[in-house]
Amino acid sequence: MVREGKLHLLLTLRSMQLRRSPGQVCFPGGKSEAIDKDEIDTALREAKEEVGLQPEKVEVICRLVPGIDKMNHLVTPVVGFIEDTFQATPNPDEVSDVFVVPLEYFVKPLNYKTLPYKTSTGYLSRMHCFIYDDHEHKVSFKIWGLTAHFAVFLALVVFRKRPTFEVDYDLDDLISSSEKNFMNLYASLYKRKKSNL
Ligand SMILES: CCCCCCCC(=O)SCCNC(=O)CCNC(=O)[C@H](O)C(C)(C)COP(=O)(O)OP(=O)(O)OC[C@H]1O[C@@H](n2cnc3c(N)ncnc32)[C@H](O)[C@@H]1OP(=O)(O)O
Repeated sequence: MVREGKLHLLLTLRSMQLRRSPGQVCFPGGKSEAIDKDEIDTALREAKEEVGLQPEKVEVICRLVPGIDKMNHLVTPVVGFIEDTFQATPNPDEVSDVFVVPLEYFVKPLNYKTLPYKTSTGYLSRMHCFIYDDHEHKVSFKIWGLTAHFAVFLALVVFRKRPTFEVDYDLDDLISSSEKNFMNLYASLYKRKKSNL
């Protein structure tokens, strides 16, 4: 959404009651169901369930290169515009808070660190970790892991400028290098699956 002339990302804080990743920050989303035509359908259905966003209020822009979560689920980000008048109605079973962060924060953060990330198959990568202080609501959010991975990639695609921290992409060839990273990660998981058969 555009707020005060700047692009912002809408994020959620997962409920502490959830079995997976309680209390972590993520985008509205979830597992696909048989009724979903594609990933866009899944994203819109989940956003409605989790934060009360009506699908017709979303202008879908694109899908991004998928990521893989720590349970080895394939996660496809769907990017869409929403109006800044949107008032979230969080489903308390799944979401304990909804907040927005300027997209630019994911290339020019005030509080950032990088952590090494090694998958169960030994694939080595880096994990971004941002602390975002929401001064208006006097609360801080830790945005890391897969969520941060997607937010950084989108910010790089949109702003096309060098971030203030290291990234695993060729900035002159962002899309190809992100596809290459994904394929390497995917291949490392697939190899292990095959050897376990
Ligand atoms: C290099 C990049 C670094 C990558 C680091 C990876 C490690 C980390 O992310 S560290 C943690 C920081 N936290 C995050 O970033 C949050 C990441 N998680 C998410 O975004 C969400 O959990 C997300 C989108 C994957 C799934 O959403 P969620 O709301 O959990 O989905 P939901 O529909 O409720 O899931 C229901 C079930 O389906 C499963 N499921 C969810 N997505 C999938 C999928 N794509 N395929 C198969 N199963 C799935 C869930 O595990 C859950 O299973 P169970 O009921 O057994 O617990």
